Amino acid sequence: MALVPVAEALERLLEGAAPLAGESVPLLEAVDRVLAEPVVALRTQPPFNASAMDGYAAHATDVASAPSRLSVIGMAPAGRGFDGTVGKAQAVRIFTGAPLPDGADTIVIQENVRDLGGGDIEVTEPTTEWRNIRRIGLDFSKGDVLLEKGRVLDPAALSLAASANHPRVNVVKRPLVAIIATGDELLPPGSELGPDQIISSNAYGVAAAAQSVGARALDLGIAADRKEAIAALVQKAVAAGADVIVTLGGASVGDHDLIHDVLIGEGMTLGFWKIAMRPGKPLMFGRLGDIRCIGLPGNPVASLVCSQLFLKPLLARLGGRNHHQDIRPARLGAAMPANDLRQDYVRAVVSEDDGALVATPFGIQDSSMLRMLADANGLIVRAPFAPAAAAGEACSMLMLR
Ligand SMILES: Nc1nc2c(c(=O)[nH]1)N[C@H]1C(S)=C(S)[C@@H](COP(=O)(O)OP(=O)(O)OC[C@H]3O[C@@H](n4cnc5c(N)ncnc54)[C@H](O)[C@@H]3O)O[C@H]1N2
Ligand code: MOO
Repeated sequence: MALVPVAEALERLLEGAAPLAGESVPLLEAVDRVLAEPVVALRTQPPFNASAMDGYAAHATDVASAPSRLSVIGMAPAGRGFDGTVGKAQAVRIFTGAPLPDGADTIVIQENVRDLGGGDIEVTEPTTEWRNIRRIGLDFSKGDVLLEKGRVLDPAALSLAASANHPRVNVVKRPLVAIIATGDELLPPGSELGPDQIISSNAYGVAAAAQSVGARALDLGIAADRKEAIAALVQKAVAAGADVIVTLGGASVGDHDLIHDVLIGEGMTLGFWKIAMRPGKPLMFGRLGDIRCIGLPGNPVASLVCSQLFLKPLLARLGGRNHHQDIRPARLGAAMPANDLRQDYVRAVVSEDDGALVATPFGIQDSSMLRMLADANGLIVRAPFAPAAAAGEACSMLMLR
């Protein structure tokens, strides 16, 4: 079977993927969630002309010049307006946030007032009409669309939704990705290892990649290299309501690479299997009903590079989020050989030199070497059949951090 080009694989994997249904959540649980519908103002803010300062509500004509003398006829703290009317040469003591009393059309700040005793004040600075007043609806009016569908709820958005009188918001469900590791040689971190065993590491990075785009990760543990053991965990993933099932390992062509047969046995329709990419050639994709299945290669670096390129965009799409890879132009810090038919993602260290990015690839690129992936801050993307390139030539970087 011909290897599927990377761009085509991504396109096929994203085909028909749309944001999941909405769910209502309380505001305190909504941070970083994605709105499934617009937030419309249920009220007008401020709902009245409000004082923006502590001072005195008065007639602008009385305080157009200074000094001027006013008699204080009442008080208006926030939450309790003055229910009379301010007449000529009168004022009402007012505090920030209180409704402007009838008759008044300006606020003199208290710093510009002298207490004359006996309920009278002297205004020491002229104050113009509508000074220090927040007009009704200054922030928003009932019925305004305040936040668009698809908006990620950050602190300002959440306070705005609250101010608009929404105790809850309707947000896109977070996609659930179930992760199944496979392999007789694997034990979880913290285990006493036998002579032929290694630690199962991939699930942790894959879960982190999923969570970084707002998805929930369910680690179903490690299945032995037996069809029934893998099938049991696939069934568990289905029962848990997974939107995406990710299997780790067992995707290649060896006698113990059982993922394809098990998933087909469970009813998966194969989308594609094996792509023109290094690392990540054995990547598999299919649909099990509404569930998308991604068979990630077992080699740790292949698992994580494929998570970056395929799993994250899929989960972002299902979660209603925008996602784009951070690809930047750079110059090679070392020569690179000609490439073969697989698009290559080469671990590299990118540094800045005189305002330009310089990407220096690591010498060994074995896809089992996690330490080098953690040390790399980007991947040099080499197109299929790219000719040999000398140090200093232009290249394309996929930034990882
Ligand atoms: N004859 C061929 N052999 C291989 C091919 C090929 O085309 N022809 N492809 C190679 C490529 S490329 C890759 S990548 C690997 C991946 O194959 P699998 O997906 O079947 O992975 P496994 O064989 O199960 O494991 C590979 C390697 O990774 C380790 N592993 C697996 N799972 C985990 C995990 N959860 N955490 C840490 N390490 C894991 C496993 O122990 C193996 O060392 O196949 C090549 N072979
Ligand atoms: O995916 Mo494999 O890592 O290309 O060696």
